[in-house]
Amino acid sequence: MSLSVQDVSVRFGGVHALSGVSFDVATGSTVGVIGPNGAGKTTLFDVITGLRKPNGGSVRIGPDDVTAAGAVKRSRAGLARTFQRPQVFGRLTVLENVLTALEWHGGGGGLAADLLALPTRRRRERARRDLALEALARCGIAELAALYAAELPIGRRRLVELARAIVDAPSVLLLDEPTSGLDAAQAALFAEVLAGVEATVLLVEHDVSFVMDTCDRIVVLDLGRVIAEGEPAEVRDDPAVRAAYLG
Ligand SMILES: Nc1ncnc2c1ncn2[C@@H]1O[C@H](COP(=O)(O)OP(=O)(O)OP(=O)(O)O)[C@@H](O)[C@H]1O
Repeated sequence: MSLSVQDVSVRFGGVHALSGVSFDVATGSTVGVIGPNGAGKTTLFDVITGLRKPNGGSVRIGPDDVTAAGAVKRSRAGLARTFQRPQVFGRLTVLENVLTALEWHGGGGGLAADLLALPTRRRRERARRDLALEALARCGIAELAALYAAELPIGRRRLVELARAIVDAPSVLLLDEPTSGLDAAQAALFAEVLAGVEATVLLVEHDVSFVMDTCDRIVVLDLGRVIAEGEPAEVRDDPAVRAAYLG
């Protein structure tokens, strides 16, 4: 499913945090949003996740206009996200963390089945567990399934969060500063795992070289406007981008 941002504007009093921002993320592609401090990256992310209503413009997931939709509706439309500081449940195991993302599917059969542990429920439980284990395997952390998430270093916690985000096969995955707090080796491992993710991906990131290496296309924001968009090499050689970064 594609993600489309059309003419989005956000004002904070007199500050134009975003002005007429438009771009598309084609189905299955990975797009990175970069820009200097204050460019509007966080505000854009908040608009796409539904934390902030824009003053104008729209956000679409495939054919669905989700501009006015809350987080639950967006998630039903196939949107999943990760956070700048990985949000994992420290007192749950890695496997349990991923299972929580499938809770809303329910065990099947309702309360009576819960009480009686009917075969359908057991079958569904097994299916959910298999899905969770498969997501862990795709993130290269299957061997950590039984560990408590609190015991893990940040690079691993981020992979647990990624597994939770992809377990329900989202059509659009949003990553908020995925390399934040990671060292070079952890970031490289994350990039490797991300390359195997099938969803349409939009990531907002400070680390320009990570974005250059992992994204098919890059959107550059400066002072709330898109100043460049294109493939990594085009963007890298763009004089406006150099000027924005060099100030
Ligand atoms: N809640 C707010 N109230 C007032 N102004 C805000 C608010 N949030 C953001 N801004 C302003 O909007 C502009 C864009 O900020 P935003 O945080 O989206 O940029 P950013 O690219 O994420 O920056 P950074 O890289 O520093 O995180 C900035 O001028 C910022 O000061």
